[in-house]
Amino acid sequence: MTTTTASTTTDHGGVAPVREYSGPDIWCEDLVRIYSTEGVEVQALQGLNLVVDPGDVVALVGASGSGKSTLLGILSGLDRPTGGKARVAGVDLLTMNRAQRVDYQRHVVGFVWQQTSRNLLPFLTAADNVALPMVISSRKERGGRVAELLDLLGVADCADRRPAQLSGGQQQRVAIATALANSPSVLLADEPTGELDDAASEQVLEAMRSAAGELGTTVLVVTHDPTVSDHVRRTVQIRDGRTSTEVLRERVVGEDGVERLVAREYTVIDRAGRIQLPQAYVRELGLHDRVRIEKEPTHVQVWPDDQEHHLPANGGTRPPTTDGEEER
Ligand SMILES: Nc1ncnc2c1ncn2[C@@H]1O[C@H](COP(=O)(O)OP(=O)(O)OP(=O)(O)O)[C@@H](O)[C@H]1O
Repeated sequence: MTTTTASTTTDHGGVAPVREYSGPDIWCEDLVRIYSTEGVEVQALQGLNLVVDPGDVVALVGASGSGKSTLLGILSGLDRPTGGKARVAGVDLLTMNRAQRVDYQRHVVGFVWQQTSRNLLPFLTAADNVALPMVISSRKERGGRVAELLDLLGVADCADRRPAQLSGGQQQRVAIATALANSPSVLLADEPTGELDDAASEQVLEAMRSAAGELGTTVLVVTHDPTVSDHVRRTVQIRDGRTSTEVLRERVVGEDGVERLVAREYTVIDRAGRIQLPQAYVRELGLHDRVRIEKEPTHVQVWPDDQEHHLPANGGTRPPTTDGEEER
């Protein structure tokens, strides 16, 4: 197992994780998690695939019960998958022993929870909360790092206050600083703005994005908050325990020389070639039971089963019937 315990100084002066492995920071393949309670089985993850590259900031969205928290529980090392493969920063989550798990949670991943009270110790000041993970890891030169992180999250003026003396947004920003204290490769956040109003959510998300960018930390944030999407390059939708669609945002300069933010939606395709069509398309086109597909030079068309009345507007060929013969 490879762990990340070293660190390096960034331009900003902050300490960034040193990656002693190559490849993605989060890698899940066919991940399955089945809960069994009183003889009833719930398949919370049903063959989930996810790859997140180092330094990427990704929002994970999805309906209640779709499996978001289950995935985060596994990635944080608190829970074990029933099947499949999962690696974070090169660490195999399925083969970790107890000691390795403790090391993993101290150095490889940092977490921020929704409940502000769960993230910070109430009797310590903000500065002491941020210092605590470094004390536990016997890390030296803590003072400078604490000040740097609080500054990076925009809460330097809160250093000497206890959590009860901070607003909810300030508490979450101190919580992010605490989660980043030991220079984890990956920051996991479960609904970090769930208890905040819009303005505070905005500030927390922006602070998290910029701090992670400065430090080179990979971020996976689970959220119901639609404004989160404005702060991340990539949004992954999870449906029925699988990643289904993704939205990628990038800045593109148009022919008029004006820079625009372009969002493109993608559907995830797994190794077996399976895709999940967006529910709105399925509904609107009345797709059910089976569909016909037709390969074009650059793309694939999907047709409802009954195509008699829906020949392509461009006069293209009718898709083949299921036995491969052209209809006359
Ligand atoms: N400990 C558990 N025991 C049994 N079933 C569970 C357990 N934890 C989660 N589940 C079930 O697994 C499925 C996925 O739950 P999960 O909490 O991961 O969803 P979620 O997307 O995070 O939902 P929410 O947005 O409401 O937090 C649900 O059907 C849930 O009822």
